[in-house]
Formats: sequence, structure tokens, C-alpha cells
Amino acid sequence: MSERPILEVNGLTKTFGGLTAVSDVSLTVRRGEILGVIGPNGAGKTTFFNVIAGSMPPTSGTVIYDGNDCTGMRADRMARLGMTRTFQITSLFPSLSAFDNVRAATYRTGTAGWPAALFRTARWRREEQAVRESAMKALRFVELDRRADVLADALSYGEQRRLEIAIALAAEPRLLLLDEPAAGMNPEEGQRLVGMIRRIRDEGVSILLVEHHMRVVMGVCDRVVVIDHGVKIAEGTPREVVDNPDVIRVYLGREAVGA
Ligand SMILES: Nc1ncnc2c1ncn2[C@@H]1O[C@H](COP(=O)(O)OP(=O)(O)OP(=O)(O)O)[C@@H](O)[C@H]1O
Repeated sequence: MSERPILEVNGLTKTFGGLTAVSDVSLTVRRGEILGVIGPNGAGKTTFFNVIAGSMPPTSGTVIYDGNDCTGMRADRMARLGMTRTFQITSLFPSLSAFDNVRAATYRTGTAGWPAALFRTARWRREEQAVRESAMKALRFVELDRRADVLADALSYGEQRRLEIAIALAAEPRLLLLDEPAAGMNPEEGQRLVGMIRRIRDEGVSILLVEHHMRVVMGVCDRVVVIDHGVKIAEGTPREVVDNPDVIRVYLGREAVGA
């Protein structure tokens, strides 16, 4: 019997008043897979992502993570189960260093509590050491370890986007949800991002990547789902999707497929 997918989204629908932003979309992310979700502007990608990530409840449908029904579950609970997300709009603390931004996120997973921190017990020191190591590991992954002491505010835009990924990685997820990580990046930064996403997967993390940039999606994804007007119109390998007449039609005149 084949292994159960790490994520199963079944018949997801989200309406805003009279507008159906996502209509009956289903997909699976297999273990160790990078699955891309693409679509033109306003297709419903962000809404779809936010519903899966627990930022808003669906109108109908279910989200099953590793066999658990996580539909409508809050993001912090999902993180404890092993599913973390990044944000399209930066959510960093600008006056903290890159390292402290990651460390602040990992503290939430600590269990020793404030009395232990106050008295600096052995358990607290062990946890503190583990938190520091895990934060540095996450920064190394996104090639920001040498910028660990730089204030988030002073990082370049591309570096800030990578720091977002480090924050999500520091919780040691088994499924990482990436929300348009290449937005605003130049082609060189986009290529660097592709290498990073591959390395994260090679560590055993499955990835759902919602992205507008075709080049990034085609370069890194094992399979791709295409959404248009809230409806899934195609699914397959990057090659299959690029050759799909419906996909070509949707993108024609907006962005050359595979460009
Ligand atoms: N909170 C909201 N209230 C009402 N309508 C919304 C809301 N969020 C999104 N929409 C609408 O839902 C549709 C899908 O939007 P969404 O942002 O999910 O698309 P997208 O594919 O992420 O677009 P982009 O690539 O431009 O970010 C759009 O018509 C949008 O105007």
C-alpha cells in the first residue's frame, strides 16, 4: 500500500459574500514532494494558502495533515504538529537581529516555562542551547548565518524573505508552506531560492509552494497544480502543465509559460 500523503486537501471552497475565491479544490502533497500551486493574478492562490495554513476557515472542505483533520486549526497548533508557513508580507521584528528574529520564533516551542528561565535552571540552559543551535541551523540553511547579528531592518529585501523561511524552518516542520517566496526577488535571487528550497526538501521536509513566478515553480516543483478563477484547471509535472492547452490559454498575453 502506498504511503499516506503528508497533506490532503479535499473539496476546499472559500466564499467572500457573493464571490467564490476558491471553488472545490482538492490536492495532495506526497511525503518528500515539492508541490507548486500557480495561477494568474486574483486566481485564488493566497486565499487557498491562507485557508490551508489556518489563517481563515474554509466555507467547506477539509484539510488533513498527516492523517489529522486540521481544518480551521490555528497556525500555532499546526506548527506544534509539524506544519509551518511563511508570510507574503514580511512579519519580522525590524529592530531585532536576524538571529533574534529566529530565536523569538523558536521560544514558543520551549517547555521549561518562565520560572525556569528566571532561575536559569539546568533544564532551561539545555533548552536555551537547543534553541540557539536550531536557530543557527535554520540561518545556515538560508545562507544568512554570516548575517546573524544584522538587524532585520538592515537586511536586503531578498535576505528578509530568506529570514522568513528560516523562522518557519526553526520550528523543524515536516511540511513547509511557502507563500510566494520569490515575490519581489530579482532573477538571481530567484535562482538562489530554488537551490534553497531543494536543500530543505533534501532534509526530508515536504513543501507546498504557492508562487506567481513560473520560472521558480518550473525549476523546483515535482508536480504543479494550476488554479484559475478559484478552480483547479490542471495538475501534473511541470512539463505536462506547460504543455496543457488550458494553462497556455490562461497565461497567454499575461506571462509566457515557462519563461
Ligand atoms: N478578504 C477578502 N474579501 C473579499 N474578497 C477577497 C478577499 N480576499 C481575496 N478576495 C478576492 O478573492 C479573489 C482571489 O484573491 P487571491 O488574493 O486569493 O488571489 P491570488 O491568486 O493570490 O492573487 P495574487 O497573485 O494577485 O496575489 C480575488 O477576486 C480577490 O479580490
